[in-house]
Amino acid sequence: MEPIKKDRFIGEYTGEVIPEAEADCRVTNYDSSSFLFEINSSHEIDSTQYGNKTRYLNHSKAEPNCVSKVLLVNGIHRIAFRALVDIEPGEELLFNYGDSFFQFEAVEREGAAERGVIKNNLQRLKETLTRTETGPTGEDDASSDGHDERRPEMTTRRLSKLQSRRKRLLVIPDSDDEYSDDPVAAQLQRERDT
Ligand SMILES: C[S@@+](CC[C@H](N)C(=O)[O-])C[C@H]1O[C@@H](n2cnc3c(N)ncnc32)[C@H](O)[C@@H]1O
Repeated sequence: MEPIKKDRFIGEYTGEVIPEAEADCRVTNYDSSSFLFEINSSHEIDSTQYGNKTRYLNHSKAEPNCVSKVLLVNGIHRIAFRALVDIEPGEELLFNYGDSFFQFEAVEREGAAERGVIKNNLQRLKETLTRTETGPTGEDDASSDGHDERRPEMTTRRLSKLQSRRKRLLVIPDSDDEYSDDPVAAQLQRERDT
């Protein structure tokens, strides 16, 4: 084991790249753990059967030490993890799944509050779901959360869809952005070329 320096590339989230409809179908058969990671509005990466160690990265909102980033590399969306801080050998790698991930889990499971989900967040989510049930869902309103990391966020459109679905890892990148000059994208490209 070796330390990881801040900003260093950690790895790529790999797995089966499947269309959203297939993900919708699979997710109903999966148990509580979700290894689906949305890469754009039409496809997801499923690392349930095929993947690498990045599938074991757990969630932390308060103290993530790495971050996921959806990169457009030569026209293909790929997910890279990068260190947010210096990481010592033996430290658990944690990234922020996004608020919606565990909120949806909470909606599905009784007793979610006991697992640490804040009750008023749950209430807000339920209200949002009720609104999307009764009204038009509108267009995808994905936007940057103001952070440079461009951590994808749940969209209104996804909320309505997720009423019949289980949780996913982060969703909807800013798909028009090209990151080919990003050092992490360059690293991914080098890995693909070798
Ligand atoms: C991508 S998997 C992460 C690896 C998983 N913990 C495992 O051992 O296979 C995502 C699942 O891990 C669990 N998980 C991740 N972070 C968690 C956390 N902070 N608290 C509780 N469960 C968590 C949830 O069950 C979630 O669906």
